[in-house]
Amino acid sequence: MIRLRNVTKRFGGLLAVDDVTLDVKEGETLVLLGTSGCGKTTTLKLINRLEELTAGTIEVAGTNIQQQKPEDLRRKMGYVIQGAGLFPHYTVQENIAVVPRLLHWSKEKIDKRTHEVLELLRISPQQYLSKYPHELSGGQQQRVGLARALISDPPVILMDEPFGALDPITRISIRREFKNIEALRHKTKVLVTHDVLEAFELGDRICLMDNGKIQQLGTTQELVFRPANEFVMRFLQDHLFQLQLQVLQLHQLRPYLPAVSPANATDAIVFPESESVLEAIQILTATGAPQQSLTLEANTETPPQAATVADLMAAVEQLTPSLRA
Ligand SMILES: Nc1ncnc2c1ncn2[C@@H]1O[C@H](COP(=O)(O)OP(=O)(O)OP(=O)(O)O)[C@@H](O)[C@H]1O
Repeated sequence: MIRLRNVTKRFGGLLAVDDVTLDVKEGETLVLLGTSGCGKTTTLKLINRLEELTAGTIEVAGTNIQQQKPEDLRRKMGYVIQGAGLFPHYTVQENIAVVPRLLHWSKEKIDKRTHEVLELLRISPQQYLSKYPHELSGGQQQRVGLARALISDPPVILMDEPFGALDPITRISIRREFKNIEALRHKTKVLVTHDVLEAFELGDRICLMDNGKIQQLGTTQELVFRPANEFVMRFLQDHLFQLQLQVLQLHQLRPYLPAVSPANATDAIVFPESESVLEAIQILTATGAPQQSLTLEANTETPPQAATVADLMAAVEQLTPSLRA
């Protein structure tokens, strides 16, 4: 969907993006992760031509972006930035309608689509449409920013620290909501963050950068279990154990878990097999009963299986050597 080939950006003598080659696949979330100043934001802005390339090429949906007018290109891409970037003197309704007006939509079409998008994001249109940004909480502003990016239903969404201005608690809950928004699920998303846990929660693949260069580009499991170099190891080390549990899904532990005994099958919490191991452990731990077991739902080949927190941890230990190989 998006192809970057040998992309380079210089600001005077500074090489901000250094020979970056990557593909963003249709429907995936690619996270650009890295320390401050490593070139994440510049890479994102090159995609919608808020910055212009020094060298290299970028294609979006098969067309070289240099062959399109920046305004035309940007209309096909939602752009969500830290602090939502809402116009302070526009109401929520006016903020959301900026792009549709540029596209010369009729008033009826703008109203209909505004209501649809706000409902998708669980913002009450009656309550919020006439409010100004300063009358909203940070989380509400962020949702309005997302509504503005989604209104014209663009196939690509670019996000630069979209949750960066929120307090840690709101940030976690908005992130959860964000993952479950159906309207976003099939869009191609590029997200910039410096927050490791956020990157691994939201990304299908992660592009870890340093000094304008890609240090590793891979799935979350590849980065955690097969770091490409010292830099990647050092970058992840503070969170490594949590990340390992977060990127593993329950079905990967099947070979190491006991089958469920019919006597225990009724009172245990049933988990889907795509659930993250970390999430399962957190929920089990929250029950306060150390012996509480979960039931992992059956699939076509395997009967239901049972596990306590201790069983899950033992299974993770048995599984991980094969992931590192
Ligand atoms: N318009 C500009 N003019 C000159 N230098 C710039 C410009 N924009 C970015 N830079 C420099 O390019 C480098 C990369 O910046 P960029 O904003 O892409 O980093 P980043 O990884 O997104 O960092 P952060 O997380 O702090 O936003 C930095 O050294 C920055 O100072």
